[in-house]
Amino acid sequence: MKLWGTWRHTATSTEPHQKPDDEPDDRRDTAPDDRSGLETAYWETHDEELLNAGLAAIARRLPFLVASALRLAWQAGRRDTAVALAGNVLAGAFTVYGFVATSDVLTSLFAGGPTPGRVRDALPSLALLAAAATLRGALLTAATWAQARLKPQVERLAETRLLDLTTRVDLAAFDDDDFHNAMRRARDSGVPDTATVVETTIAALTATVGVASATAALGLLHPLLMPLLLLTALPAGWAAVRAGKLGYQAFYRLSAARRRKFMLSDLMAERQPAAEVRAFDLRDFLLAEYAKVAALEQRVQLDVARRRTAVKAGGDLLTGAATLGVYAALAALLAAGVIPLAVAGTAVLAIRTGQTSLAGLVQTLNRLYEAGLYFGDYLTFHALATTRTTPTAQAPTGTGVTPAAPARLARLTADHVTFTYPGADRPALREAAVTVARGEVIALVGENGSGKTTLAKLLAGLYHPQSGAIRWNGADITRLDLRGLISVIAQDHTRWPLTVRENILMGRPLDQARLAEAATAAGADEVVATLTHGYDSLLDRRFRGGHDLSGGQWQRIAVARGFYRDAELVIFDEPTSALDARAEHALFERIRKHADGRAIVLITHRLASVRYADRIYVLDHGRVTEQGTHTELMALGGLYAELYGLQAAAYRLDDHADHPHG
Ligand SMILES: Nc1ncnc2c1ncn2[C@@H]1O[C@H](COP(=O)(O)OP(=O)(O)OP(=O)(O)O)[C@@H](O)[C@H]1O
Repeated sequence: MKLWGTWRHTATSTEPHQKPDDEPDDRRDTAPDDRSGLETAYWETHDEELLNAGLAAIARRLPFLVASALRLAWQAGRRDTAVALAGNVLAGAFTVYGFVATSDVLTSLFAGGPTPGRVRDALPSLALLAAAATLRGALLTAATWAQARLKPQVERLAETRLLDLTTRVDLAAFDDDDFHNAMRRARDSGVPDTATVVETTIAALTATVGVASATAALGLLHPLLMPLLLLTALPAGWAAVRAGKLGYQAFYRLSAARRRKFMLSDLMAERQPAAEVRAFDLRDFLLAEYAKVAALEQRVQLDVARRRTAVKAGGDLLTGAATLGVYAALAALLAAGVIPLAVAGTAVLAIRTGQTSLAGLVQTLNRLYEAGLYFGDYLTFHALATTRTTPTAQAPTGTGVTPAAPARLARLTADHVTFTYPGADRPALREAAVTVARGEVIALVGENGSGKTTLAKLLAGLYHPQSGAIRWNGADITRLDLRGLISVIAQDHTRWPLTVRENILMGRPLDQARLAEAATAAGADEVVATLTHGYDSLLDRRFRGGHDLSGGQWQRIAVARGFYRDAELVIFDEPTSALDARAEHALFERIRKHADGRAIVLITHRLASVRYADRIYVLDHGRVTEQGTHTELMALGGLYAELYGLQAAAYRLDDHADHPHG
């Protein structure tokens, strides 16, 4: 359920104001807030149902979280996990022994007879007490050292697993807001808190052992003292859990706002948008937008701080009262002669130790609970991302699914594919059918937004159709492992902040002859010749000695990247949009030659360049409305003929303007 005006009234409260289902939407336009009537921004909304369900589920999932954390720790470092756990537990055993020995010492000291004799009698117990304390100290040191070693190992494993998933999920996941929020939470807090969960799980076990030792010691002294000690833990425990929950709720509610804040801060601090920020004088606008999100974040955080302080104060007050009760009970037992003075003395020690351990336990449980909420996000993202990986992409990491190795491409077919982007209300492609055979060049043409890039991404297996299929020699590509067999030169190709060579190789092994061939085919060799360090030039101005290229130069590098891969299917999505006329002409020639032994899909608005394609498919509002050779389509007199005529006319007009008498 999306919320309406989530923080509209948050000057005093973070309680969400929910829009009743029957309330007309126009209330949005009349709401009196500091954004003067703007409707609630997307970054202010969140899924309240999910939040509450998540919290309840997480509270129940604490044992599961602990088990997951310990499993992760075990996988990250077996020896360190074992030493940390065993060291803490054994140290606890020595604590109990210490109490028993203390009681013996006190009993000897409080016994009748001359003092030197009493001290002599107490000596063996004192020696044992000292030995127990030394051993306990040694064990704790070993455990602490192991824990410290474990932390970076766990962090590394958690982050590696996260990045393994973010690079493996379906491309469509990146169009999904919920996925982004889940990923942001997992990256921001999930990963760092994974180590905290492991650390606090061990600390909680240690504190539990400490409390159990003190409780056991008290139980040995007198059974009544045991429940009294536990009573003092309740208020602090309640306060800790409540405070943790408040903090997490705020974090959850702010996850979309934080993403917007990071995005705005990048726009103001990164190099790429810096020119437009200045050219369009965007400074005030961006700062104002940033201020809105930052104000919301601050408001929510201050509110949480206030509520957490109140909860903690209440918890402290109740703990004080409970402690008073415990000492009163102890005094009553002593006065009634139920317990002797020596036992009462040890009991005071055990109560104090028990309380310290209890306070530690409550504190660690609180941290565990709180970190567990964020770690829960990490696990949730893990589960979510795993469901969003394609069968092909999942295969390498032990899912048991082994995709078939495909035969050499004879024919690639889009078999009546329909595709709707996540969250979109209408399909970007409807029943689209195209075919490209080895040795052929096909062209996809059509107006802006007609679905050409979407179809290309489906052909490359980057998106999967909701109906229909992409077939490689007749087999559905979702069952094939096509890695390395398809090359895509994307319209919005990435300007990788790497060297020229790395930009072209893209992780492939170096083959000098092929590199030179690919660079020449794309015209990138001319770009390299202008750079001082040639192929070793770093294409990132943010680092010393880094270069930047012009749009057309970048495009040549991107095209060379496509040529370098020995792919069977090559998709060029507007490869010449930034090229000058000479480079464009040369590139189309090379693309035609490159089709030898390969299948080529070419998307372009330069219709003069697709005249020689083996087949041209015309897309219109997601449908393939025309197909055929240039001559056939011109004869058809449809959309293609119209668009071609318009472009040709534009050139003729220019011709006339330039040469009125020519
Ligand atoms: N990631 C996305 N999420 C939602 N809708 C999208 C996404 N990408 C594209 N669209 C929509 O899908 C439709 C087809 O877009 P597509 O990029 O395939 O068009 P195109 O023919 O390549 O256009 P152009 O000639 O401008 O490059 C458009 O309506 C576009 O707005």
